[in-house]
Amino acid sequence: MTKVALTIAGSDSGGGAGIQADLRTFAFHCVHGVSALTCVTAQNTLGVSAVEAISVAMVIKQIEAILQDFEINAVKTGMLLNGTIIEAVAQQLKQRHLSQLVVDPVMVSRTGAKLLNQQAIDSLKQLLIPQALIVTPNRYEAQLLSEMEINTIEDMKQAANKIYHNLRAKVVLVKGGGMSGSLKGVDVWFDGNEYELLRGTIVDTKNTHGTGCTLSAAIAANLALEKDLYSAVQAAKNYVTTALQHSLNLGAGNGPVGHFFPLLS
Ligand SMILES: Nc1ncnc2c1ncn2[C@@H]1O[C@H](COP(=O)(O)OP(=O)(O)OP(=O)(O)O)[C@@H](O)[C@H]1O
Ligand SMILES: Cc1ncc(CO)c(N)n1
Repeated sequence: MTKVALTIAGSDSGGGAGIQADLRTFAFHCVHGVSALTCVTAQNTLGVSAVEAISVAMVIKQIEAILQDFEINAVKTGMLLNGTIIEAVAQQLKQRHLSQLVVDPVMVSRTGAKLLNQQAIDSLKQLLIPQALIVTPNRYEAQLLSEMEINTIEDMKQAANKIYHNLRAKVVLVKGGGMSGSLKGVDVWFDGNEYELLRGTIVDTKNTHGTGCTLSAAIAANLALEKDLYSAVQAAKNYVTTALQHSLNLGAGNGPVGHFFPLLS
């Protein structure tokens, strides 16, 4: 039986991140992707030049239409833009008991651009992250969520511990794409008992746009395929590393990671 994964996220007009990356990642896992769009960004490899929200009523309608008709095997959330949308999404997910939930707390891009307004951060912390099976902040998001600076692996572990205890996600994965030197690409997993370091091969490329979306979508796809959470994260990490190794040198800025590798050999 074909598995179905839902992404609740924003559109990236440049096609590297957001809903475009999520649907592409689902497809390359042979998982059918369904989507609820939260906002539209005018964006390319150089950055985001404009953002417009989808109305909350329309976000809810999309989720309702999907849930009325499909059995959903896993869900990921990405860019949610504002507190009203976050509240509506959190309420929908809670009502429907969608527990295979990956929350990518998109707040700050790796280039430092703010992707979520301040008021929304509280809703994300209070309403959405506590429902997550796993939350996947990047370095800057982890700093915001843990209220501490992150420069070392020990800091990543401490931040994961704080986020776990304060926000009650079942697993916290602090991503290392924003770290420097040999720490780039090392992710820290904390499940309340154990810390695990996921060390990918460091890929020397500027074309890293969409790594975070691709990782969380690949975790959701692997959960939909009935992998346990740790195996899903390991498989997703391998997928992102390979996508970085095949990243596309498009645009003048940070080009997108490449998903076509299964078709290239
Ligand atoms: N140059 C790299 N080499 C190897 N792995 C990397 C590299 N850059 C990022 N990663 C990995 O990509 C995944 C996404 O992490 P990252 O910190 O880049 O997320 P993000 O900032 O949310 O991404 P985005 O750029 O989409 O906002 C993590 O597993 C991270 O370790
Ligand atoms: C739409 C969208 N979602 C997520 C990100 C984070 O990479 C982005 N740049 N754009």
